[in-house]
Amino acid sequence: MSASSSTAPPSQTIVVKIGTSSLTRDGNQTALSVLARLVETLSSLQNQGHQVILVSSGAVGVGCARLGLTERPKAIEQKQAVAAVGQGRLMRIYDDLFTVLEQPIAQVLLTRNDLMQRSRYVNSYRTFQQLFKLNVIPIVNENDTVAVDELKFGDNDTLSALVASLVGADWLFLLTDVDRLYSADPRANPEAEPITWVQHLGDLDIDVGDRGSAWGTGGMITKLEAARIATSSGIRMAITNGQSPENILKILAGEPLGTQFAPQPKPNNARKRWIANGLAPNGWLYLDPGAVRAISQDGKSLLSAGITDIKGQFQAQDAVVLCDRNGQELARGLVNYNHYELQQILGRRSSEISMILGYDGADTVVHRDNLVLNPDVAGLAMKPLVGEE
Ligand SMILES: Nc1ncnc2c1ncn2[C@@H]1O[C@H](COP(=O)(O)OP(=O)(O)O)[C@@H](O)[C@H]1O
Ligand SMILES: N[C@@H](CCC(=O)OP(=O)(O)O)C(=O)O
Repeated sequence: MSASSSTAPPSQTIVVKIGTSSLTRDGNQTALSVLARLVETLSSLQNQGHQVILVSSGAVGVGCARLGLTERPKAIEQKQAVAAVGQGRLMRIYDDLFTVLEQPIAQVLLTRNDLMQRSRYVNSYRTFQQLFKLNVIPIVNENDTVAVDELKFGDNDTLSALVASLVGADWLFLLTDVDRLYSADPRANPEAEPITWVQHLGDLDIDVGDRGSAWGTGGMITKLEAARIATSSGIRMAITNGQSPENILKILAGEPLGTQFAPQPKPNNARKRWIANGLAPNGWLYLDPGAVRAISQDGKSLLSAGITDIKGQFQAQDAVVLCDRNGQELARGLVNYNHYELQQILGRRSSEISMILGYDGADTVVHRDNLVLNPDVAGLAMKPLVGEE
């Protein structure tokens, strides 16, 4: 090979999320050596020319340590107050460690609303791009202190996948307190089988229990939801042990460590990724087989004639989920009618709409430009659809 044909890997965008269970020991002592190795790993990725984002939990855990609380608070206002104590201390630890390596960092605190509103979403995207240009590593957390229940990500696994989708990342790494995904919770079931590669989320048949460790939020359920968001945005994902952050470098070099998830074909533009993942759906539209075929095979828009039922309360331009008759999720999109209007025109031809409503409306209920097909229909079905019997 000639000297000019470089074998250096091209610059990639890499999002790394670390959970409370890896950042703290017994929930309240900061795991300094883990943090130091994480900081070294991320700085070395940055020095190799990659664009790096860290999504770090730990505000509540570090806040508890500072206040001498031995249990994670349950009441929302207590959690918000404790997070306000912990977030500053967490950033101080990161800044001290990154400063040793002369790596500048930034704090980015987000709420769900920031990614739901298109203008804020685009602004967040621009801020990340500027930070990359300045060679800064952004450190992201949920803005716990202000997030109200209905506008919470709730867990940083989902947040990290949405951030990865926002910036069009190549990789999402979830660092946690187990070395990989198993067929069942390895703490409860020592016979659980390790899983190293997931080609299609829908093929997974595993037991994830209903919670994580005492200090974590969401356990494996939210990590699989993150995998759904990330892989459907064309991002490759890995779950690996937070005790060995340097495994990130080995995985990037091709070692089969942790559990790795294959990326699916990604929506071809950022706006479609926003429709698929940034928005929280307010409605569910149930389609007849003809409409299912039209949107999933023929690339057509959704017309009122193909809708058999609707659920939820939504306004025009809200995000809705398109399902088949069994509630299987097929696509997400922006709807052109509110739920009251749609209730009157469902099952009817487009040419009848103006007569029924008394005014001219759009010919389509969801235009194909505002519709994103689910690349792994079976995978999405893991998440129960709100509003379904
Ligand atoms: N099938 C499974 N495979 C691996 N871990 C599982 C599984 N089901 C549940 N878990 C639990 O998920 C926990 C990790 O989730 P969590 O505590 O929320 O971590 P983090 O703080 O890193 O987000 C593990 O400690 C493990 O007990
Ligand atoms: N925003 C919260 C983290 C919530 C969360 O998802 O925690 P974890 O399951 O430990 O990643 C905090 O900083 O404590």
